[in-house]
Amino acid sequence: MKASEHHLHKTDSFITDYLVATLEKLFDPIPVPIILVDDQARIKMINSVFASYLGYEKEQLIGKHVADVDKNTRFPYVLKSKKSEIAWKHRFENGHTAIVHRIPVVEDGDVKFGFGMVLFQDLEEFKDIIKENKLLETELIHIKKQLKKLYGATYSWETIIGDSEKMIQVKYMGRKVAQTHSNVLLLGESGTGKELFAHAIHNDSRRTHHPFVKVNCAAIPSNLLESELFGYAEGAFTGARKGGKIGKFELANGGSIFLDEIGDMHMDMQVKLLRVLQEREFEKVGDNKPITIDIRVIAATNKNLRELVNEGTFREDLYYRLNVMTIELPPLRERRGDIKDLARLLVNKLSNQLGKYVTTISQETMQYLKNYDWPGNVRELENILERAINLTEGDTILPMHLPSYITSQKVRHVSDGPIQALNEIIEEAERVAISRCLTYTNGNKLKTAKLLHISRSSLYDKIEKYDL
Ligand SMILES: Nc1ncnc2c1ncn2[C@@H]1O[C@H](COP(=O)(O)OP(=O)(O)OP(=O)(O)O)[C@@H](O)[C@H]1O
Repeated sequence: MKASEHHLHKTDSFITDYLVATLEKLFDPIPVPIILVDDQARIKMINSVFASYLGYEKEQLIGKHVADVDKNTRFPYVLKSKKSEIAWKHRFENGHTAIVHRIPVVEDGDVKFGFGMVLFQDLEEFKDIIKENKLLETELIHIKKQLKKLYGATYSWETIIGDSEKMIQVKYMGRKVAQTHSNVLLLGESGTGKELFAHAIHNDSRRTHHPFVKVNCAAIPSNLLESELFGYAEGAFTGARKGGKIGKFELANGGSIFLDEIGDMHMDMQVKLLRVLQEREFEKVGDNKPITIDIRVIAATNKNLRELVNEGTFREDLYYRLNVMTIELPPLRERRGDIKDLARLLVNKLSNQLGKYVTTISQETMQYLKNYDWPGNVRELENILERAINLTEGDTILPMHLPSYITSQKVRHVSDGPIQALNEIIEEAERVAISRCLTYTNGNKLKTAKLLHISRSSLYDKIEKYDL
């Protein structure tokens, strides 16, 4: 047995006079109300702030039972239950309402003493703090969202919809590429999700906590693109901002820069971009101090860069610099299996945004959507659905809510397109024929099978095969 324990047992009291004197010295100057009671809930120590809060001199309180000072006290109960009460609201007998802690100190199963403190002496003070905290929290969330919008990547692999084989393959490539340090080139028709991929690659890379900055090379006039990308020094040209301007490359330092529509970049700028890619440094317009950056370039275009190189409008050296890790996003008509999920999720998202309660796409409507060729890809699908949601009166999108060029589609003449393998032509014709018939019979499979002169089981196989 240690000497101190021996001393405690000998005096038969855990809170010795010596301890009380020491604690009093310690707690009295602290401007937070603190109290110590013995195992019988008699006050052993109370600091001056607490005593005056209760309306007494502290000498008047020592030795008194807590219930004689404040009849609302829960200390006797806490000592009995041996359970702490943390941040409880308490109304003192004198009318003060506060937030308090009541803590029984237990050793070897026995309560030795009770410790109490008043956290907020008046509830309004507590409410104000909570309110302020809540406000700060909301403000923080808002600012974080704005920041993410400005310099962040908002999409990840999970938000990119598509389970078709083609999408699984490109997402797999995207994940792999994200882990490397290389620049990335995203190819694909307009609206296939190149920007989404750029976001997801950045988010999934080690640069995720650094900025993601987007530049649309086609939207900025070529004479302004240089200062947009590299920034300019003070006095670089007439009308230049005081203090100069920071460029997108510098803003994205440590992170990724997404150069959209790279195929539209002017030849002069292509040379400058090539230098940044090779040397990782550049100068601001009107300044000759080199700025070194650590950045990953994710470039995208819906143009055929190889063709542009052949035509002489895109530099071959830049093309090879960019074309290291290339991902080609498939058009929607080559992954019709994704249309159903995409349409459903987009309707969900859009009806929330538009404040409309549209939840369903009728089977017939879905057939039309699956049958259409979508030259504008997912962006076109999104626009068509937004239009349909606005036109819908009830909760279901019907064929009448689609533009007529979608509902009046004719079977495409395969001879119109490029030469294809015969089995592909036959499959396409079969898919379109079944889809049209399902639309005609309003999804009735028995009728469809009869009209097409095939067995029901064969129809089911083909519906599954073509994901109709
Ligand atoms: N797989 C997908 N899942 C969910 N939404 C998608 C998907 N692909 C595209 N979208 C949506 O379609 C729209 C167009 O996508 P995005 O801007 O990424 O296409 P893009 O290929 O960059 O087009 P552009 O070449 O015209 O710039 C966006 O609103 C995007 O949210």
